[in-house]
Amino acid sequence: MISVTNLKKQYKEAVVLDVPQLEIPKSECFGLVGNNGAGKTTLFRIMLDLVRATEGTVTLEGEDVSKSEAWKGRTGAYLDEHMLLAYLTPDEYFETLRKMYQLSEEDLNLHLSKFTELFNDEIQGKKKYIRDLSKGNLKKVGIAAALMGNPEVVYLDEPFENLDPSSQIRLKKLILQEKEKSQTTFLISSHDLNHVTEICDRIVLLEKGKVINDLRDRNAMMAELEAYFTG
Ligand SMILES: Nc1ncnc2c1ncn2[C@@H]1O[C@H](COP(=O)(O)OP(=O)(O)OP(=O)(O)O)[C@@H](O)[C@H]1O
Repeated sequence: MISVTNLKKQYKEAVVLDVPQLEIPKSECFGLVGNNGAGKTTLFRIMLDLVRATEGTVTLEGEDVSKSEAWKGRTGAYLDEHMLLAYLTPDEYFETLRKMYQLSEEDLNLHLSKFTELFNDEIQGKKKYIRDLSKGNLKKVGIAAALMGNPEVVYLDEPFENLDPSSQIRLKKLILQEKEKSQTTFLISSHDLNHVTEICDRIVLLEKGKVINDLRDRNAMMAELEAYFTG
């Protein structure tokens, strides 16, 4: 379970995040939506201790993420390409992570085999550096890396952005399979209301740093979000 308590982030006078309480149970697929600048990435960055909160805490199974390191071994994330090693090829990158996570070659191959469809023969076995990949292919490498080592919790920021329609459909299938098979907790921010409502059990709507809706009824989610974004 992830718990957010009295969380605030302020840049000078501007409060960009103000979340008194948010609980994300284990194995939930949690969607986060909101207009540009609503605070989605800031929330994920604080949850991953990439940015320090001005006030408040985020805990994972009771562990304060800003005060301990153990949670990192159980967490995967892909927020943007800064998380990749651009001077490596995808194969070299996956091999580096394999060693870091102490996986066997067989484990790595088994993991990557889940991405065969998504990779569409453009990622592995090529001599292209990560820095030269298209935006969509960068995202595929990042997502495959985030899911390596069977993390309990996975954060994905805009996972569908820059993916072609076939890849978007394949990614949705993959996330649902992982959730089903491994009970992974997914936290997904997205501007794509169709995708996010299709795969998420719950959707939180952020506006100017505040949670203004917490939608759990899958049948009503889309209509509520459409009404909000149509404004
Ligand atoms: N380092 C920073 N210094 C000042 N303001 C910042 C900084 N980082 C983020 N912000 C501000 O915090 C607010 C929330 O930004 P954030 O990137 O979290 O929004 P978002 O919901 O992810 O937006 P988008 O949908 O455009 O990606 C914005 O007003 C942004 O300008």
